[in-house]
Amino acid sequence: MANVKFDNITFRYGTNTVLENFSLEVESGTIVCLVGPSGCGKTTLVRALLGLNKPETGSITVGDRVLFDAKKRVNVPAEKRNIGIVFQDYAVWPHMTVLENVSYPLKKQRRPKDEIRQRAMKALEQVHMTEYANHLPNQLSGGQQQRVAIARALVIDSDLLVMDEPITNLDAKLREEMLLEIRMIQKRLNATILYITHDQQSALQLCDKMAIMEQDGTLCQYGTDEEIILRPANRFTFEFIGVSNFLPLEKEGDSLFLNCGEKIPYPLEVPEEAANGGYEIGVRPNDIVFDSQSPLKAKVDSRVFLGSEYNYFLSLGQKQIRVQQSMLDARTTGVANEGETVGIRFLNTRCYPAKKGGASA
Ligand SMILES: Nc1ncnc2c1ncn2[C@@H]1O[C@H](COP(=O)(O)OP(=O)(O)OP(=O)(O)O)[C@@H](O)[C@H]1O
Repeated sequence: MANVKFDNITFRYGTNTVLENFSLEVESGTIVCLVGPSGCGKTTLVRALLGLNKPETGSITVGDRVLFDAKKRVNVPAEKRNIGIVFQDYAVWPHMTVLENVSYPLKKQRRPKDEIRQRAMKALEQVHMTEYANHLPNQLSGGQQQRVAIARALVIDSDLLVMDEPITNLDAKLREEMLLEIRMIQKRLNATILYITHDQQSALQLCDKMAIMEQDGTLCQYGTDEEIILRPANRFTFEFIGVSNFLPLEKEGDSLFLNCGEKIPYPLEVPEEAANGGYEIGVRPNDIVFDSQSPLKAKVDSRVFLGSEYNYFLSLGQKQIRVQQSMLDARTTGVANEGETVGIRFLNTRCYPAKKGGASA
């Protein structure tokens, strides 16, 4: 399959600028999740890729095919773009057999009967579903239905698969199953998949890389999930991906303190720019560890066992913070009990200028 390149795309609905000089390249044979809050412009970008809307500026190429180029006045019609789509509201049709479902796009193209059957069977083979060719969708598991939807997207020999929130309406177990299915098919076919979601958890499970869009339609970070979690480009990424605690950092005299309803001396070094306060300390729940030697003390409000970790709410002064403790840590340092006062230590802290209106936990 092919790589995808968006170059300097600008798109407006009337006076509402949704995308401005947006650029992104998806490497061939990878799954890239485009993640961002509702309304940031994900669907608008995908519609431009599919040829369903026309940007004002920029170009879109898939492999060596230019699908759109504003300057050169290239705009390949949607039906000729050769992009397979799996949408949330584009599920398999219940009244058609698996083979009929997969054959449908070719029937619409009025291909000869023999060719349709042969290509549909090949697409079913690619997703390991040939033996179900004559089944109806309600005789299949959710994961198998998803494979049929993917086969239907593959049957047109697509250069690229676009999946727009394909699993949003499903229950948690089925979602997990489908993400595995998608990953396995992608690996087997070395497919290029652009996967659109506002669910950062599925993005983390699925992708090779994530493209994080901010509310205003800008691309704020593009990288592997590890890069994004461990080295977030800015506060937006830090806050949007994963769970975070924020604590206001202020200065009085020569000392820095956390303003948590009461002034709690801050024991760690801070970057130079934060040395005068007016910042917030960001720390992930799994980067807070129990340490009886630490001068930072908090009270345990609640503890919940989640199967593979403990989840705590602690009061640090008047502020509630969240802490996650792995089973390994629980075995080595022991669990903390409700009502107990514990020492806590922050690892991997970040400092961001305080938001107007104060910090959030
Ligand atoms: N047909 C339209 N006419 C006018 N404005 C629109 C239209 N479609 C979307 N918008 C606006 O464009 C912006 C981007 O919308 P878009 O659907 O691309 O966001 P999204 O990131 O896909 O959101 P979601 O995750 O909720 O699907 C929003 O402000 C939206 O209100």
